[in-house]
Amino acid sequence: MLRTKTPRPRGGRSRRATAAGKERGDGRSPSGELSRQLEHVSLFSSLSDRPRGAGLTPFEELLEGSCDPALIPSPPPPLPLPPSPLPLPLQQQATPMDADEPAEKDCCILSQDFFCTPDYITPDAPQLASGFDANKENIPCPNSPEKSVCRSKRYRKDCSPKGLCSTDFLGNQRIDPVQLDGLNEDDSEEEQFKESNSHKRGSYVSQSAVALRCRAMPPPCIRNPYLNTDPQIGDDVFGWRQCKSSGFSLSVGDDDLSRYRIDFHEIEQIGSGNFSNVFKVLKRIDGCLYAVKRSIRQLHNDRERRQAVKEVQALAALGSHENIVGYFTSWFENKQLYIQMELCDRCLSKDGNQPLKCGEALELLYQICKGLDFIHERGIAHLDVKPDNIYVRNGFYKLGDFGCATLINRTLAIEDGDSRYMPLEMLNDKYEHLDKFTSLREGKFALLPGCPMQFQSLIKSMMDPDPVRRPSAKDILRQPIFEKLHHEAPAKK
Ligand SMILES: Nc1ncnc2c1ncn2[C@@H]1O[C@H](COP(=O)(O)OP(=O)(O)OP(=O)(O)O)[C@@H](O)[C@H]1O
Ligand SMILES: [Mg+2]
Repeated sequence: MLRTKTPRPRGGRSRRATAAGKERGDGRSPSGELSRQLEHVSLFSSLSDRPRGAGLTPFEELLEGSCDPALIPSPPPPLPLPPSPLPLPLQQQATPMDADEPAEKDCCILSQDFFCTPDYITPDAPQLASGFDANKENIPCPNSPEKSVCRSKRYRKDCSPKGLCSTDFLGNQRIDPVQLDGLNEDDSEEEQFKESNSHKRGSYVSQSAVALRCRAMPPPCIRNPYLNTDPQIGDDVFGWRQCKSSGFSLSVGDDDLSRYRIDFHEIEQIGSGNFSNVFKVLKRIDGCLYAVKRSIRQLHNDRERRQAVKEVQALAALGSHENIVGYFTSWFENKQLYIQMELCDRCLSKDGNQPLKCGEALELLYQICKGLDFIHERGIAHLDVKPDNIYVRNGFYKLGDFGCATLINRTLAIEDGDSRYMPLEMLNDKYEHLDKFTSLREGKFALLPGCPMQFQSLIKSMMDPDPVRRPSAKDILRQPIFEKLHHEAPAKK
């Protein structure tokens, strides 16, 4: 998800300003100043392309030493160059900006990006060209971005055709290979954009061109199926009609544009599931620890992305509850979904081999039922309750992993959760009781030593093969056994 920023109109150093620079400036207005600067810059390449003496302008003649300098308005001061952290070879590429240096044809083509203001081109990635090392917290302040003076979009000969400089941490923009095959109806807008560009520019298109285009055309909003959308918000806002792509494609995609790397310092991997790896991270801007969950597989088409994003839509629609893992934000990057969440201490399945004591088990059941009741009240069913998906933090048990969440009214597709914990009727595709606790389906379990019979029978009833008799989370919360837990009141209706 890109934070879009509307490009400034004329006068700002945006792409439009670059285009304006192609017009002849008179040197009196700011745009005239810029135009002259641009002419000054681009002259070298045009000079080197043209036969000598063929219709030179006075300015060109001045450079050639054959024109009266008095006829030429004094050149504007050179553009201030930011100090560049780039290693020598890249700085050398920047020398065409210096009129004292001989201009080499191959070094003269400056990317238009050079003329864009940093805040236009890199609001998400201020370190784009700063020689950024992902593993060190050496990122400059977002307000003081540094830009490379030369970012060629040309194919780099020193890259192997396959590698294509997958990530160039030296400051050059990445040049992405365009997938020419494998595009289909579902393929994203970004992929289609790349494809259309490939016809114009050979087989490669700059990532920043995609990013800029995406910023110029904000993505459509995505309707959250778990929420009742305000009827005042028209269908057109959600882009279903005019745009077959959902907008999920508008994502940063490379390490040099990595929101994950820029915003977070990864500390360690703390978990993994069938679909995701989870990392403990430090958020650079606020210094707090979070969990970031990243899908293992790349999600190549819109259908896969829509499916994956349902997890965050459910979390976002639910809002905050002490027994549900906190959700902060999410985005797509490199075709993977990232979810920033509250960091928990551990999950229940990693609680060591010590069986829970009876009081702890009661507390766990009570808290998870509170979380479940909260989500059921909002019309959502979790469908994957199991020890792996119950986390512990500061004495609170929290339900996480909403990857299988669906709507109780069955208007959304149902993805079965872990079959070890699914009730029999769901394995038989019967989904009438989605708000019932799904658990071990045999209904047989060993007695819990030291636990009151009341508790044992409650657990047994939760595993009743008949979903009608099986209690819901709300039913469980009403059980008198929980009154002994010193909770002020059972969960509110
Ligand atoms: N917020 C969190 N805080 C701490 N650990 C977490 C957090 N979220 C996930 N984990 C750890 O990462 C593991 C995998 O996370 P999660 O279950 O969300 O991934 P998944 O691929 O969707 O799993 P599944 O195979 O159950 O579908 C969890 O079992 C847990 O150990
Ligand atoms: Mg899980």
